[in-house]
Amino acid sequence: MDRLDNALQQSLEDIVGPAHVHRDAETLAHYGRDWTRAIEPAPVAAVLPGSIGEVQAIVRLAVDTGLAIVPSGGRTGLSAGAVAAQGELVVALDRLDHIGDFSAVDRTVRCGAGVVTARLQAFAEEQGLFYPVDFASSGSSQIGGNIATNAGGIKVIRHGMTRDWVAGLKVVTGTGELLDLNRGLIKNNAGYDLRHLMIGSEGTLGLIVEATISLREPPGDLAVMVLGAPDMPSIMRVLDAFRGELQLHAFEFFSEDALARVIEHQGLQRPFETSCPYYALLEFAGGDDATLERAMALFESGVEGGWVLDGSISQSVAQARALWRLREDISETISRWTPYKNDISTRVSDVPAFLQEVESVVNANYPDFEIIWFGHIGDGNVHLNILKPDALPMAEFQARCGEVSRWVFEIVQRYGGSVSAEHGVGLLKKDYLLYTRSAAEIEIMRQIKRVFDPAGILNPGKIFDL
Ligand SMILES: O=C(O)CC[C@@H](O)C(=O)O
Ligand SMILES: [Zn+2]
Repeated sequence: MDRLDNALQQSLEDIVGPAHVHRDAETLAHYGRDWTRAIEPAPVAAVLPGSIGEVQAIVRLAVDTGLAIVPSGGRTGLSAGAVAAQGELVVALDRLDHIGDFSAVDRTVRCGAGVVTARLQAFAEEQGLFYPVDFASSGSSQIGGNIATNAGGIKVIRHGMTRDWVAGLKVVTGTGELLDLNRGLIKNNAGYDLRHLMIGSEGTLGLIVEATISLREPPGDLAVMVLGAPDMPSIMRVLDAFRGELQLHAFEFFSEDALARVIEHQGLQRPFETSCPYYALLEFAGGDDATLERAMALFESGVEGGWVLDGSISQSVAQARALWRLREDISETISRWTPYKNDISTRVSDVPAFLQEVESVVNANYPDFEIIWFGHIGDGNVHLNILKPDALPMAEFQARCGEVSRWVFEIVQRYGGSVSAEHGVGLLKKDYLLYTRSAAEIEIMRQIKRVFDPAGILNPGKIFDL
């Protein structure tokens, strides 16, 4: 459907009010896409419900009229999970942005789906607590979207993924029914945990409308170190050495090419003079002298052993932030080259061999492309980005990258890794799902989808085709 007929528009306006039904091109372009830029948005309309009841009414209307829905949060996703390219109705949860019902005893807070991650983090801090899931897009990503994609980020090595912090979930299914899942319980073995089925389902099983989020005590002082290394095995050696002696809160890596782009385009300082092929960014607990001495001793033994070339450690919160920007600003910095993205993972123990294979395939096949490596290496998750040369037409670039993608995914498959470590499948990865999930698994997923969304109206075509 490329036009919303008058009756349907009227019904939507009756549900959410005329001010919250949008049809103009600019608003549709805004709500119709996420951070993937490869697919043009073409939603039929965007609606912003103001209550859970309104979400239910929209879903029921969609069932009656056969209108497909794309649920929409902060739209910071990178797999086109929130792209409406087929005349769908975008249901943006921005207005469900209530936060409250804080329980100091349970250490939980109730959030509407539209609460922005940074606001939840600030709320937790005001209570003397901490919400530990963090990523570069915290300022615009929303809790509902984080849950729908089981967002990971930069603290997974210490605090896990979004899944680990969802104590309760309210979801509107594809029939318009409201499920109130787990209700903040710690222990609840009474049957299947549907909450976890919803987490990471990318809007294909239900619209997440509210969540009860667990908080924890603040981490205390953290120090940040950036170390330069001669090769990837040395980065893994750093991980091994530091993990054994310090409590790591983050272990990230990036290549010299990634650092060079960030420094050039964000106007940042190099962490130290020596230019190194790879860098590790470590964050660890403890600003006390004993911990810092231990870190320095590890650094020195790395230099003696040749697996560390140089390093820098934060002496203040401001310095720690500056070091973090070297890593956190990479994705945004390189977005201007419309990069081809891979978000792949394997078990941490397999990382050195896995990376060596991926690297040799990529180097052999992309000799003329600039490759930017970075990611959450402590979680076995690398982001492989390839920058489009300015002169190369987009279609040709995508075709060439798509070809090599298959070779990369064959390696992923051999290692039992994942073709999408944290960005989800959306539209971009669905052709590759079979490299990481068996045909039997995908068939079970299809059957589950039919149970929660019998009319097939929820984010159709995302993850797999029915
Ligand atoms: O742009 C990317 O490839 C990764 C984005 C994000 O997951 C990150 O780790 O910065
Ligand atoms: Zn990432």
